[in-house]
Amino acid sequence: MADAVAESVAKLQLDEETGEMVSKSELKKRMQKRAKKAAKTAAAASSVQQEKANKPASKPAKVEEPTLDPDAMFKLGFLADVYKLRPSKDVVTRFPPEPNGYLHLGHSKAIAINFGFARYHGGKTILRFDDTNPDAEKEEYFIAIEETIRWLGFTPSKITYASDNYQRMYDLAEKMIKMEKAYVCHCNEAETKLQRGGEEGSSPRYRCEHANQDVETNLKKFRGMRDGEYAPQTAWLRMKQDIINNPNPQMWDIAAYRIPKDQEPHFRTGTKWRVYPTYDFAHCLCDSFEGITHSLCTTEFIMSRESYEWLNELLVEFQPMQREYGRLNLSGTIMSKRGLRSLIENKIVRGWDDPRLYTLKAIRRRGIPPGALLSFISELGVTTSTSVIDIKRFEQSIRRYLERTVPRLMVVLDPVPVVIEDAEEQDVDVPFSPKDPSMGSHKLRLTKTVYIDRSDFREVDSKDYFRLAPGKTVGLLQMPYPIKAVSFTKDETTGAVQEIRAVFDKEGKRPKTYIQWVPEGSPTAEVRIHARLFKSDQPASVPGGFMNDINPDSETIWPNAMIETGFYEVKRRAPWPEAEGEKAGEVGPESVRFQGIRVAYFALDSDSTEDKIVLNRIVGLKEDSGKS
Ligand SMILES: Nc1ncnc2c1ncn2[C@@H]1O[C@H](COP(=O)(O)OP(=O)(O)OP(=O)(O)O)[C@@H](O)[C@H]1O
Ligand SMILES: NC(=O)CC[C@H](N)C(=O)O
Repeated sequence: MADAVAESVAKLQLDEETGEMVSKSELKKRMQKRAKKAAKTAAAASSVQQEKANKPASKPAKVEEPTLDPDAMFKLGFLADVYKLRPSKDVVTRFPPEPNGYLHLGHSKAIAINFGFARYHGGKTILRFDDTNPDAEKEEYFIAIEETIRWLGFTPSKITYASDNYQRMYDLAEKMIKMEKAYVCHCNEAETKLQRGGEEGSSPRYRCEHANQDVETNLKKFRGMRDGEYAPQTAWLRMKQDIINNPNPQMWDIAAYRIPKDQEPHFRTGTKWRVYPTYDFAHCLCDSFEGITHSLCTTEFIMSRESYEWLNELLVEFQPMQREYGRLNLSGTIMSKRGLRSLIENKIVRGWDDPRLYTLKAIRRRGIPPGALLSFISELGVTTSTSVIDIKRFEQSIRRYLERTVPRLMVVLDPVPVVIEDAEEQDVDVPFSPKDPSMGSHKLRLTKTVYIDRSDFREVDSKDYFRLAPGKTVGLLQMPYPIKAVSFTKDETTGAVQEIRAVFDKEGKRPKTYIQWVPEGSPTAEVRIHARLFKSDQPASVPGGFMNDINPDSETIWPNAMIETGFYEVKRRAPWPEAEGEKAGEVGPESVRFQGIRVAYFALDSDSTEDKIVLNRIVGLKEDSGKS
């Protein structure tokens, strides 16, 4: 019997509009009815509109989307063209984060591009920490960044630090001075701005008198900077480029070395250095030292390409090639480090890994599989345009991935007991997936008392309602027969339904709807359902800033949810799905993922303990209406 039950249940489909599990024919009927209704509404409008309205309504409920070739972005388009420009046999790329905060969703694109490009061409990728600003860098960020890259399934061929090269870079700076291509300047910000054409950029550009200092003076001053003879920000080394004639501001005698304001000890070099190279000086040189063939970065560095090439040609032999791709931004949230920090400090969220944020730590804790993230990036493709993606599109992509890869279980958020008076207890074997037998199965005990969700029962029936109500029949997933409610009791003080009594409806017609349930004795869980943290699509543009745009209902907690014991088998067999970055032994609680039938996709939260299950909703089964 269990097989027959499983088979019939396997055929049930989710009605995305009502959240009900119904048979294929029932779903078809409903779709047709809705199509007719939509057509009628459209008919009331103009005939042109009618034609449009008919089309989407008559489409089937679900369209199977083709799986994308994960290497597509390297085979065609921008990245294929970049390779053609320099078809090296030994590709070497680098991912160069500043260790001044946690990585966010945008960085997963940079990681996928840099590591993926090298992997596709049989090369290697270096993880280089761009640690040239000790005032902002912390050890915890170095550790978290490396962990995130490994979680995404990539292995750096080497881990390097810009700071490994401080001496070498310092020596090259002296060489530059000797070549009369750098000078120590004492101008402040306002003076420098004037030299660069003033506020509007419209007055003639000029060089300050420091540019005329001789080599000896510059060397003496630069060594003085190194030896602490100058207070922070009173002297800086400038490249002698082409401030007068070159229209590119990156060539207007930009900074090569500076004395940082706070003089914080460096995480790796301590107090050894008082002067630090700028990004513009360090990045291109480190790329050359490490033999980077393709230095891939985002389009805000397009102008920097000229100074990158100018400096490398001047000072070093090996010439890497820089090319720029479009950033990935997400609308409806914020990703800037300062913004995230203020959300945490103001206790709007629990921390950097709060599942409502889009740091990669948070995305991980929320349960989004690394493979889903990479497949999302791959779907977007890579061009030179910035992609501003809506959260809904992101979630849709994650949902599609989970649909294919995680097991199914029954979860009840707000349980209410139903006593099935004529039930006999027995065990059935239930498959984890209706489509993929390789996911295996688990035992489910059919008990006399079961728990269903409070929202699946109505005290008063109505014609357009298909779940449980007095005298009404509903299917319980996996149960041999549908049940019919016969009576119910209510709590005298709260008025809430306390217990429902039912009997098997063995003679009646096949029920229109099936609902989920859990057996008596099932473990309880705290379920956290998160909705968007911000109300608008552009929180940063809201008058007064994003703090005025916080959605007060971004978290709903169901403290007494129940889950069937198959959960323990799902937990034992995690990660779901099995993926490179989550190999056994390296898995966290978030790799325990499943679909709560009719409810949502869930993952185990890191607040869970041996005695307490805490679940996060990864994404809903259908598009979020915006409500929690
Ligand atoms: N939104 C994004 N989309 C794609 N790539 C990004 C994005 N943000 C950063 N990157 C890339 O990731 C790499 C490492 O980034 P790094 O931490 O230095 O960036 P950042 O620009 O300081 O990031 P943040 O947005 O946190 O300020 C760089 O090559 C950078 O261009
Ligand atoms: N060239 C790059 O990729 C830039 C990396 C650098 N850490 C930055 O964002 O400032």
